[in-house]
Amino acid sequence: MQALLGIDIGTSGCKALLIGTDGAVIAADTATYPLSQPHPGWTEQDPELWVTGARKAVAGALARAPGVEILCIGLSGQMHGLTPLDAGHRVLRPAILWNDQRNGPECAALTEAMGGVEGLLSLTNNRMLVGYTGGKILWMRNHEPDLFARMALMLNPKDYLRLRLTGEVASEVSDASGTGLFDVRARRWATGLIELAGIDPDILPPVFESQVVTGRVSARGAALFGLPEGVPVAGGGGDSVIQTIGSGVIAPGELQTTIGTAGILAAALDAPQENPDGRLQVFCNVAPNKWHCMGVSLNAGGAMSWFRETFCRGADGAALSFEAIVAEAAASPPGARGLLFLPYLNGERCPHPDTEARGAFVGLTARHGRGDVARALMEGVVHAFADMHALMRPMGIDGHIVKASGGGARAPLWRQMQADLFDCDVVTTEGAAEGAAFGAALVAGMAVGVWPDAGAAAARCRALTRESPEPGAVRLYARAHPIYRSLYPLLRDSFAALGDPVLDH
Ligand SMILES: Nc1ncnc2c1ncn2[C@@H]1O[C@H](COP(=O)(O)OP(=O)(O)O)[C@@H](O)[C@H]1O
Ligand SMILES: O=C(CO)[C@@H](O)[C@H](O)COP(=O)(O)O
Repeated sequence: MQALLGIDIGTSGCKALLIGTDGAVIAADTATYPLSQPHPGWTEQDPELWVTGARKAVAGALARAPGVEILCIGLSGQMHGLTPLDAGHRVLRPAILWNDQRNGPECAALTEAMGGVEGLLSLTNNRMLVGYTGGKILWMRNHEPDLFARMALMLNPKDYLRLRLTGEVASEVSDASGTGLFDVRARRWATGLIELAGIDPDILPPVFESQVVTGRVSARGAALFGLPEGVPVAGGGGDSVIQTIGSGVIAPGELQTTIGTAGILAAALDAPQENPDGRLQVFCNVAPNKWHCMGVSLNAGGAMSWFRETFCRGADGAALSFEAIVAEAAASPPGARGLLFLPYLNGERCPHPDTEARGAFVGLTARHGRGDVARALMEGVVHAFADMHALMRPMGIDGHIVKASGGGARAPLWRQMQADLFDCDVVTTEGAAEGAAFGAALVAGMAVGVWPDAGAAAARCRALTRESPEPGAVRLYARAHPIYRSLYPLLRDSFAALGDPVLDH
């Protein structure tokens, strides 16, 4: 049987997914790996974890699909991560990830040097948000000058996997957008900005459109990953962009959400719409001549995982399953008995670009139990989606339907909350829980002509589940959401004050 392979280097693990030329899922597997936090606000991963994770996940998927002929491989991965390499392509330090908060001062200095946010928006249609790769490069220059002097190349996570798989140095337009150094309107490096920032353009990889074949599995890659030598590898895309096509969203009029480690609200654009103040991200889409708008909240599934590991252990010390926690949450009524959660556990990006923001449960009473707290946590993630949606609406970005993806889309309760807060149907498509890997497999199919264009590829996404709004919950959330939105402005200064090292050490 002929198949397309999507490999996604997620934050919590690597997913490998095989689909047929009809778009149906043949097999999938996941291999998890940890994230390290060597200092408060820092998040890092050893790129070798991605390679080991990909080896395991690919082997697992292939074992479930004996005899498949892989026509093409598509790559996806967590965006923005800085993987610095020396001239021999050796990794210089652990990768600095998308949710790392260390480079606020570098982003602020660059923004000032560019004449403020407007200056950056004019060059790239994005501001230099703390998560983006550009600020991480400048942090290395300021804080690790010896390593920085040896940096000959920087790659985002999926492009590091490409290097190990094919030996080729390449990126594509969606991940390049997430460096903050890319002219998203013209789909090429923003050379003026790169020069003004004092970054050597030679450390940046060549950039292709996402559906272009950038190389083939090398003999070394074949031995390492257990894949046939010579299979073409497509550009692919950053996870938060490629999972949009992976849910079948390629044209304006539909919204897409992802509950992975991060929480993403996204839409496809027909043009590089102006990005009013850069709190949203307007990036190149994986489809040629299409763009992508998204808001990214840093803690969605990540908040759920934190809650599970910290507060949900059984008598044997083992963490409860996500299903068990969601069942407890489902026993609490919508609104969690007047309890709200701000999910800013590791700072926030959108709609509040604030490295000092902190999480908060507001409205706790002695009546609340763990199920109420779990429900409030899940609702907080969805309130954050609606908060980002408020930034998109004035840009004319809206939808009559939400397509949900990511690990959190496995939970019917989390989908129902979205239906009730957005007051529209929420659909999941086949492969939604591995949406980025599915999108990568679709793009691989575009690369070798299985589908003539992105529209035909997106049409392969088949709806599996549908949740419709429940009027009582819609009314309740319509009352609760303005209270949620009022809390961050009230607490912002307190969050910053609590970061005082005398208090938090
Ligand atoms: N059955 C489930 N119910 C609720 N949440 C889940 C479930 N399974 C996974 N998750 C959530 O999904 C997250 C992982 O999603 P995933 O899309 O794999 O993330 P990433 O791409 O960041 O690695 C976990 O952090 C967890 O919170
Ligand atoms: O920062 C972003 C996108 O701008 C994140 O979405 C990362 O790309 C990580 O994604 P997940 O691992 O949570 O899927």
